[in-house]
Amino acid sequence: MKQAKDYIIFPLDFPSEKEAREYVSLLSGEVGMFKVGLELFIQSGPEIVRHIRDTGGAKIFLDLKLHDIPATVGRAMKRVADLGVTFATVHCGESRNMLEAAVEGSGGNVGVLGVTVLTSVSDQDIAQAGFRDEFAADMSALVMRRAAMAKAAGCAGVVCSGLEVGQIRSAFGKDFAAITPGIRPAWELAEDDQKRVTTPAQAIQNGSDFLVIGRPIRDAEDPRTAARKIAEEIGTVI
Ligand SMILES: O=c1ccn([C@@H]2O[C@H](COP(=O)(O)O)[C@@H](O)[C@H]2O)c(=O)[nH]1
Repeated sequence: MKQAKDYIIFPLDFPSEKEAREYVSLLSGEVGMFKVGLELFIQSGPEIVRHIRDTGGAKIFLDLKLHDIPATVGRAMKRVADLGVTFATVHCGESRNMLEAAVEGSGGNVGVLGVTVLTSVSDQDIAQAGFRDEFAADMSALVMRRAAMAKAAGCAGVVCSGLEVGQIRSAFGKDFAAITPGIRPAWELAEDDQKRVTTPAQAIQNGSDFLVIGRPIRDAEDPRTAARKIAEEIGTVI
């Protein structure tokens, strides 16, 4: 049965493999999955993925947010599939073909997640980027359009904010995963680059399957205690 801690994905946003390994060993019993993103993958490459996989068998989310022509994305996803990760990301972008190529490249061995609209993007950013009409007035319309594209392409789910996850859940059902970054506990509401944020409890109540929570844990005085406090909050709503 899924426990409260299993909802937490901790991003290993570190500049060195040494620090990443330290946090893997510190938080292995406190979170459900580790996320490897661009910073660490550029520094350490697939080695860190193998390390996490082989020490304690923790699940891995490889968050490289691929975005390229379909042939290139499909080929890259084949290499990702060799790494034995649970989830990997591709931007939904503008083309369903790219998402289909990612799913095909995964060979069914990786859950391909479409990134709808980054949680650091605000309504104002969308308007400034030239989106008009329904998208500029309502970010969730763009998130839903992209989620529908990901679903049609055969993706396992999407990355979206906790504010849109209820709509995703209603439209696509419980078998389409919704992973939500932009999580800020009420006790850690520092202003930063995240624009569409929810608390852990709000995101779970809205229907999130997993919460990506980085800085509130990483930068806490005691990261393990912070992770436990978040798991406790999740435990009150599951
Ligand atoms: O829309 C997105 C997609 C990915 N992320 C990633 O999640 C973490 C969030 O870290 P915090 O420190 O909790 O802000 C980070 O690795 C991002 O690359 C996202 O934030 N939003």
